[in-house]
Amino acid sequence: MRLGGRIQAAAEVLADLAARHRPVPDALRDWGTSHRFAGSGDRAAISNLVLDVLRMKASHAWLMDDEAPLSLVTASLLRQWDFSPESLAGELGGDKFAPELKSPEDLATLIGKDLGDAPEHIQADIPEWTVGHFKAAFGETWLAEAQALAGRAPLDLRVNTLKAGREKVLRGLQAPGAHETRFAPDGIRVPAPEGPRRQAAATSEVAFAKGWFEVQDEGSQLAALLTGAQPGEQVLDYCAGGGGKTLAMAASMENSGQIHAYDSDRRRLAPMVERLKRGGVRNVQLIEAAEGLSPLKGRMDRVLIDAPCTGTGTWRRRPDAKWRLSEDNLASRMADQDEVLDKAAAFVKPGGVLAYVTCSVLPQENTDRTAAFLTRNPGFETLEAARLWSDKVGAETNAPLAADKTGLLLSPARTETDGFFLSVFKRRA
Ligand SMILES: C[S@@+](CC[C@H](N)C(=O)[O-])C[C@H]1O[C@@H](n2cnc3c(N)ncnc32)[C@H](O)[C@@H]1O
Repeated sequence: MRLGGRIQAAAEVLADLAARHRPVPDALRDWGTSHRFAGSGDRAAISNLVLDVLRMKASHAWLMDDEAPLSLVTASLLRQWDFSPESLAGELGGDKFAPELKSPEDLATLIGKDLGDAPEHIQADIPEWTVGHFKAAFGETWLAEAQALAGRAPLDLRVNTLKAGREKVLRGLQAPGAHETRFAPDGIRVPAPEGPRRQAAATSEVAFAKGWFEVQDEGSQLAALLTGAQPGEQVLDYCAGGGGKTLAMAASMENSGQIHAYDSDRRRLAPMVERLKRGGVRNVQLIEAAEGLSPLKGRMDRVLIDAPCTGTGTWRRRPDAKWRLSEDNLASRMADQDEVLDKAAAFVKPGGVLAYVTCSVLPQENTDRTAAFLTRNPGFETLEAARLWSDKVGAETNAPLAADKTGLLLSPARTETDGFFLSVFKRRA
C-alpha cells in the first residue's frame, strides 16, 4: 500500500473506534481481517498512525477546526510524522487510493495556528477535568509533563540476572539502537521507531525464549528495585497480576527466600506460570485465594502493593485510555487503593516494609492515598524518598520527588519512563 491507502485505512479505524467505543487492538485486527492484502508493514504504519492521532487528538482537532478522522490523520502526518503540506501533497500525487485532503495552502494556515491560544487542556492533550490534577502533581512543569505523555514510548527490556548479564543480552539483540537504560541497572532500551516503522519484535528472539530477558518498562523495573527485596526475605506481592514485578524481585533476591504472589483476580496470575518457568525462577509461590494469605499475617519482611489504578502514567502506550478516563473511574480506583493499602498492611511484620506503587501520576491516587493511609495506620512511618533513590539508583541525579516529597514520581519528562509513583513505609517495631 502507498501512503494514501494507509491514510484512508487509519481514518476508517478511527471512525470505527469513535462509533463503537472499543479497544484499539480489536479495531485494528478487524480492519486487518477484512483487508487481507495489507502486509505487515502496512499494518504497522496504520497502527502507528491511529495511535499517534489518539495521543494528540485534542490539539489536532483544535488546529484543524475539525475532528473528522481524516483531518486528524492529516494533522498527525504534519505534526508527528514530519511531513510538510507540500511534501504530503507530493507523496499523494498520482496515488489513486489517496483521499482528497485540503490544499497545502489551507493546511499550512491551519497547522500554523498558535497552539498557545488554545485552552490549557487542548495544549496539554489531556481531558479538561484532569488539568488541575496535573498542576497539583507537577507544579510549573505540568504542561511539559502532560505533553511528554503524548509521545511514543520506547520498548524496555529487563535482563533476567538469574540467567544472563546485560552486556551479553545487548550483544545478541537484533533491535536497532538498543542501549543500556539510564537508571535501571538491568534495563535495555530500544528506542521507539519513527513514522511508519515497526517496533522490534524482541519477544521473537531466541534469548527471550531462553528466559534471558523480559519486556518491562524502566519505570516498572525501578519500582521493583526501590521496593528493596533482599535475598532470603519473605515477600508478599499483593497485586501480582501477570508478575512483572514478582519476576524482577525474584532476580533481586537471587532466587532465595520466598515471594508469595497474590491477586484478587486469580486468572491474572495464570501467565506467570509460564514466565516463572522460562525465567528459571524458583522462589515464587502463587496464592490463588484470599484464604491462602491467612498464615502470612504479620510475618512478611516486605509487602509490595502494585495497586489497581487509572494508568495515567501509561498514556503513551494506551492513548485511547486517556480519553476514556472519567471522574467516576478515578473515584472507584481511589476506593480500591484504600482497600488494598489497609488489607496488605496487615501482612507486614513489626519492623517490616510496605511499598505502595501506582502507574498513575494523579495525586489523588498517590500522595493523597498514602497520607490518608498513614492517618488510619499510625503504626507506619514513611521512609525518606530521596534517600531511597540515592541508595538504590545512585546519587548522581536528583531524586524525582512527588510534590509533597513523601514519595517518588517518575514520568516521561522527568525520567524518560512511564509515569510511576512509589512510596515506602516501615512498620514501627
Ligand atoms: C497494576 S496491576 C498489577 C501488575 C503487576 N504487579 C505487574 O507488575 O505485572 C494491579 C493488579 O491488582 C489486582 N487487584 C485489584 N484489586 C485487588 C485487591 N483488592 N486485592 C488484590 N489484588 C487486587 C488486579 O487484579 C491487577 O492484577
